[in-house]
Amino acid sequence: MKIVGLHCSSTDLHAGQIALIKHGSRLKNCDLYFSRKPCSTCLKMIVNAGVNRISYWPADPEISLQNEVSNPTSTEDAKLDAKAVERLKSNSRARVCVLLQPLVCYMVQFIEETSTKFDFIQKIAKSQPDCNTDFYTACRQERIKEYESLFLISNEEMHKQILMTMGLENLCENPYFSNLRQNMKDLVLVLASVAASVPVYGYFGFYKSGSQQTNEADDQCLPQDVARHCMIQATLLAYRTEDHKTGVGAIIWAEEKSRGCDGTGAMYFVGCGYNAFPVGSEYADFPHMDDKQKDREIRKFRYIIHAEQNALTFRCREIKPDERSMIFVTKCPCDECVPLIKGAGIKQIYAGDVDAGKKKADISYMKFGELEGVSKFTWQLSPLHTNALEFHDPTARENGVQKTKSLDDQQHQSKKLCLGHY
Ligand SMILES: Nc1ccn([C@H]2C[C@H](O)[C@@H](COP(=O)(O)OP(=O)(O)OP(=O)(O)O)O2)c(=O)n1
Repeated sequence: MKIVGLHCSSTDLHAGQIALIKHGSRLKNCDLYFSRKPCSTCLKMIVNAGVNRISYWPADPEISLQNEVSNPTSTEDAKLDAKAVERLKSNSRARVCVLLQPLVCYMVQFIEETSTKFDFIQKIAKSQPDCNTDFYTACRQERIKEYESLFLISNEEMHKQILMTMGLENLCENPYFSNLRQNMKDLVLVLASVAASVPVYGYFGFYKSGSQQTNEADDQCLPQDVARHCMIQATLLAYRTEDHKTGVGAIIWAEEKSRGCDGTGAMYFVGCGYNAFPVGSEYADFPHMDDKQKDREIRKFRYIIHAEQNALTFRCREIKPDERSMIFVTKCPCDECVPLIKGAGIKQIYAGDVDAGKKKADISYMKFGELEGVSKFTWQLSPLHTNALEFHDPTARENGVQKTKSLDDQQHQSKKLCLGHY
């Protein structure tokens, strides 16, 4: 499986339309994942492109349908659209479905336990000797609240009504209804726990590391919320690792010269990966031991493909020399990967640096510090605030500068559904 794009709706277009514009008939046989059931305008084009499966989150109907829920006598158009969606669904070879399999039972606990091991939490904990990782629990609670209000519908009756408008009557009866809600809650919990591992905390963020010279444009750090968002994507990937001990995720994005039609602005997805044994290998094909094992022959290091290596290998777009491309890695790039990242023409690295400068028997992290020609942004306390540990309202700032919302953002925001108040 390979991810070929990540898109979101813009002021003019729905996410499905953007996916079509960006990939055209390359969408053939692809699986598409939507945060809400697509409308007929998107669906007809996607079906026409020959996609394999369309999965959607069962809580967020189209805006027109949502109006219908609160005002059943409303628009004829909404009803027509819902019918058209059903017709397109039944007449196409693509499966249109709610994809929400139950998570394996230890998943939530596993993620909670391992999230604190990522560099981002470790770095904060180390910077404040009296502080334990309890701040992680607080950050996680905050994310849970935020994500619950974004993705869940607290009122069961309202949820049932929404499911009915979406044509999912069969999920309104118990035990299907309560199972569905439980599965949705579990997934939200997992997402919140992962997101909290790159926390909004004080003045911690991604800031330039070292005094290396690169060109001015490449030295510009992304806004902190964007950088954190991309790192959370990388962290999600890290949980897919095949290395029992250390999961690492990497994701590559690039920026076009001008703003595109995508809700991601000029940013576009290039590739992603996590550390794993070569594609196609079976569980016991390769050794899994680490440096502590005396016999070097049975250690994992010569076999495992690093997160960055997989992201580079399975990228779906070229890395263009005249564009600002950036890789987000949950751990410091090692000596094997640093020359690969530079050689591929990537302009910026966002990473943790807890292991930077470490030399182990089979893997070392010595080259990252000396790397020239690629801008490095590592997770640290803002240099502007190193001496002043102020922890009030960090979200209102990016790179220490007060953030203002663009008009476009405000308009787009008002287009988004907010079901949290139900
Ligand atoms: N930027 C990086 C760094 C590492 N890895 C992967 C390769 C190995 O699967 C694992 C190695 O991680 P560690 O250096 O932490 O080694 P250990 O897993 O042995 O842990 P430690 O030595 O910290 O006990 O991470 C990766 O994909 N990308």
